[in-house]
Amino acid sequence: MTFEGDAAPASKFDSDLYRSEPVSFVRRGTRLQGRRLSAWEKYADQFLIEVPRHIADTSVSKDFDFDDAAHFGRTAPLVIEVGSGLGEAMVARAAEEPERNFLAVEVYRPGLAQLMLKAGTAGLTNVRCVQANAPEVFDVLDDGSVDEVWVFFPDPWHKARHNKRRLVNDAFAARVARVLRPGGLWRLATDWDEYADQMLEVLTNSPDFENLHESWAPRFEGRIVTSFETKAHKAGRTIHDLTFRRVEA
Ligand SMILES: C[S@@+](CC[C@H](N)C(=O)[O-])C[C@H]1O[C@@H](n2cnc3c(N)ncnc32)[C@H](O)[C@@H]1O
Repeated sequence: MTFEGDAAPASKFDSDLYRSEPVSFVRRGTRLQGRRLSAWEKYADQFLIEVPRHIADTSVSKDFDFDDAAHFGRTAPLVIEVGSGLGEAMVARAAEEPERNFLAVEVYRPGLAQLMLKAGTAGLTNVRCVQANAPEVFDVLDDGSVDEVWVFFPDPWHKARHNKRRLVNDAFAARVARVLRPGGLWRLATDWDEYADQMLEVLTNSPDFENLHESWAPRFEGRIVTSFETKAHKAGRTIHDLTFRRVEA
């Protein structure tokens, strides 16, 4: 999986549609082939949560009632990973923590197919995924209904004119704050120094969060080395982790 930080939005359709709030992703290939196509056909009923759309195929209708007990078939602490990529981190952690529910939010269809293939092969029952724009998913979650949120290696949008497309900003922090239970954790990681600074600033300035560390967090042991991180290491980039806790309202 590659990401070109210089890439412009894939289509005028996307940028028109989300004019009021730029989306943090580019539309990449949605076609499934081979093992990923078979995985989708085999596992979508088990793992994929279908959501009603309002306009685009990555949107979520505002009146959708996300009922995690119904989707997972049980009530358990919920971990959400935004931009789960190929699902490496989520599947690994879900296997180690069967007592928690794990929801992957990702727009990249082949990535979700790969996640379902891994989760299905491992026989996991505590994983679900949704193909949708993360801020819109957060908007249909109940207040305080989430135990932990992960954002690992969000698209960097490193050109100044694209910075506004970054996922982690004040508006997204407010969304995370609303859905996280008091004491719940928001874990982040990035290989882009300047985005790391932005994350630290956004969360430090938010009255809803407190940093568990002086500034950068030690590497989260649940964050396994993904293929994406391996590329960052090869390119000589430093990885910054952050862990913030939702304070009592
Ligand atoms: C650079 S990749 C990192 C993937 C993975 N977290 C990892 O560490 O390997 C960022 C991912 O975030 C997804 N993404 C970006 N913005 C998103 C959004 N608003 N909603 C859902 N997924 C998003 C992209 O499709 C992409 O797969």
